[in-house]
Amino acid sequence: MAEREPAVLFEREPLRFLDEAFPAAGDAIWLPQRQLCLSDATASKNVLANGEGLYQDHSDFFRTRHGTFGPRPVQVRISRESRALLRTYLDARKDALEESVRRALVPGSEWPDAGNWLMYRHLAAALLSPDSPARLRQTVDAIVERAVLAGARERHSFLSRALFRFRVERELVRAVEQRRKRGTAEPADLLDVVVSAAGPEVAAEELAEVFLSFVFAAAGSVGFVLGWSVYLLGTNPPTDAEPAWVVKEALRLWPVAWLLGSRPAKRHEVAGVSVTPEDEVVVCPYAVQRNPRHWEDPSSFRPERWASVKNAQAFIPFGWGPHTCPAALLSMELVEDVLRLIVGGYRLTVTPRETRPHVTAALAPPRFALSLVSHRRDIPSMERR
Ligand code: HEM
Repeated sequence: MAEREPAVLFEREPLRFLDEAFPAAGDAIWLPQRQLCLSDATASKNVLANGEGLYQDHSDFFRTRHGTFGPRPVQVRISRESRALLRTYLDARKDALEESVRRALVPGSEWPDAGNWLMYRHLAAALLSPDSPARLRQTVDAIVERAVLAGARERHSFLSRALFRFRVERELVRAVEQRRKRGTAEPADLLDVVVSAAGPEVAAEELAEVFLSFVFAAAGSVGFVLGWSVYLLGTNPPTDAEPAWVVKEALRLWPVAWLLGSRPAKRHEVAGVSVTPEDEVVVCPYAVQRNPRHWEDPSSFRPERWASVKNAQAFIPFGWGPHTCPAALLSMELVEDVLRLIVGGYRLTVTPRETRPHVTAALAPPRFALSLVSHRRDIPSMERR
């Protein structure tokens, strides 16, 4: 058999490439385009913590087409205020979650899209308060449909995507300008959080992109974690594991944010390899969380392992250090609450439609259909008839 070209294999099947390359290579492997990819937990956390200032400050969340949105105190303010707003919002809507779940679980629902829509619809009024213009809310619905759902981008031509991007930017910039004019005492939604944190010198285009990061996080990241949790429950032997363990095990095996890149500020060594400012050092939560030096039986779905793991040292699905996701805890709790409602009420059957995950900037589960047989007489089953 001809030898495979690593660059080609990584681009075609990145996860398979990592699964095959790491056992032979140790803690670090070079990817195409001068990216050094890490699977060691300590080295990875050192990079993300950046305690010695060996890397340029980075944040995937605040990266926009215009560069990194900043300065850092504004990022920090947005992170804190967004977490506080979401916490208050979710607490106030705790009782509405059951209805959101029931609405999403139509018979034979198609996933992971159903999980994205469930999370998006439950969080939509935190992204944009209900008194926002209908047209703006429809634009954000269209963003989820055309840019967040797994495989969404491939369903549209290059030209159609470019036109859509143009329309979205125009609509969001107009919304930012309107909010600026109106002014906000207390943020009513995440758009207010973004607009009120930055001064008038910051371009509306940049604020629009930061707001988009919230749409991707709420509908995409949270929805995919739910999708993975349901998929893993439905494709493994039945388990009595706590929903919290299932969510953590899903995040361990399939971290939605699977590559976190940092640019070295100067030449130094990481995991025994010399890197320069021309390289990129990429922390790979997927590889760290499947590293057999850190985890027993790392590729198996074993949610019960979390009964005894108290402070996992090699668990970084929300990053590490100063840029750790501010919504980590509340996102996990939200997915747990949804799972509890699904598993508590129904026996679930997953019918896979595909065998491979969707690997882009986010890691999404393969498509599957979900059938639910009710445990209770008063709740109808959700099977396709
Ligand atoms: C399960 C869902 C989520 C996952 C897996 C996730 C993952 C991450 C990761 C890995 C980072 C660090 C990125 C880096 O180091 O460059 C991050 C940062 C961030 N996330 Fe999340 N996230 C999720 C949900 C959310 C939600 C719902 C929000 C909305 C409040 C949010 C807001 C942020 C913000 C503001 C940052 C930037 C923090 C900073 O740079 O200081 N995330 N997220």
